[in-house]
Amino acid sequence: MRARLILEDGTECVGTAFGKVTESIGEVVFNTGLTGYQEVLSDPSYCGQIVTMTYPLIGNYGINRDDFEAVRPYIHGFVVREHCDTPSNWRSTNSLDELLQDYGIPGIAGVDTRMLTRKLRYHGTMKGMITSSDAPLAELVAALRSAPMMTDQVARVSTKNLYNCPGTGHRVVLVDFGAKHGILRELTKRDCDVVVVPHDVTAEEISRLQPDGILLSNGPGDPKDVQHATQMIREVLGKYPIFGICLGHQLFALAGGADTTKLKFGHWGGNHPVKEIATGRTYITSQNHSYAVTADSLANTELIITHTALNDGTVEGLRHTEHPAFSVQYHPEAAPGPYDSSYLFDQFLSMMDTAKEGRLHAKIR
Ligand SMILES: NC(=O)CC[C@H](N)C(=O)O
Repeated sequence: MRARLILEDGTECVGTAFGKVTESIGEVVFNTGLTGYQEVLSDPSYCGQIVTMTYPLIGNYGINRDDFEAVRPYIHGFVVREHCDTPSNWRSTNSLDELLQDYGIPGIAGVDTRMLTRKLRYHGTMKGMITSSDAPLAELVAALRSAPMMTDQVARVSTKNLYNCPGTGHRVVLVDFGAKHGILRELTKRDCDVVVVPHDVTAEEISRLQPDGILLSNGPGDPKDVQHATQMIREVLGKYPIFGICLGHQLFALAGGADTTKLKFGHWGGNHPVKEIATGRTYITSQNHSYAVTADSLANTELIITHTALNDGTVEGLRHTEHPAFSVQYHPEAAPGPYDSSYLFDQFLSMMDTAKEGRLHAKIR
């Protein structure tokens, strides 16, 4: 069946429908990963977005039980050059087409994804629509232009209730703004006792859980749509070690008095080089974000830049000068992507060790 991808600038790509045949609107973003389509489409950070993969063959190793980054995908559409519907991999349990059908997500294949990505890089991120309608292009573009964009993605993807992934080590409160399973895997691998809490948790509710540290997760949308979280972060800062990842990093920055801005076309892929200022070392990182912390806004704050992007110089990591708290714009849990930065979870654990020792000494004295 024929499907159309329409962009708000009037661009039209005609292709073949796969997944659920339905109409859907979202912000169109690209991902340059050569593999990892299952992790990308199940990462809640993409809620409300239509994702196009730049790698030309997608679906060839199927979908498996273990590589999900959330219990369900929240993307609004999937755009590929060539869709492979005969997956071949011993781990595969179903096909990409079946997954998208199960969750009501439209896919379109046969699109010149290289042209599409160049357009998005040149003009900036745009709204888009996947449809099988035969309506005139001008009509669809007008409908697309006037369609409102989502602002409540975090509330949609965050857990509604608190839950525990028990461990015998440090108790970490993971604030779920759309947390990837990769973060849980990294914490539980280090034996943490993880309590996952909803995005609108208060500082008082967190204190009742007696955490050793707080992890602010990744998540979808504009960090400025999550105002309640910045208030909570201000109240817990200095009381517990804090580690922020991606949206969590942006919220940590906003709470510290800095500002965020939307990038022209964002960072989307598994090979973004990031420089750690203290050591001069370069790490290859997994990234998917539209927004970034503005460097100038850090001037009168207690936050300093620890990492920068080598491609465009944007802020990639922050540290608080007074309190044990730090954050990164990229994904140290990878999934998909390189594991170069998993040491940051070890740093978070050391921070919790030090804070715990301090509390013990204070008690003894
Ligand atoms: N992966 C993320 O957490 C993304 C953060 C935020 N939604 C952005 O696009 O910048």
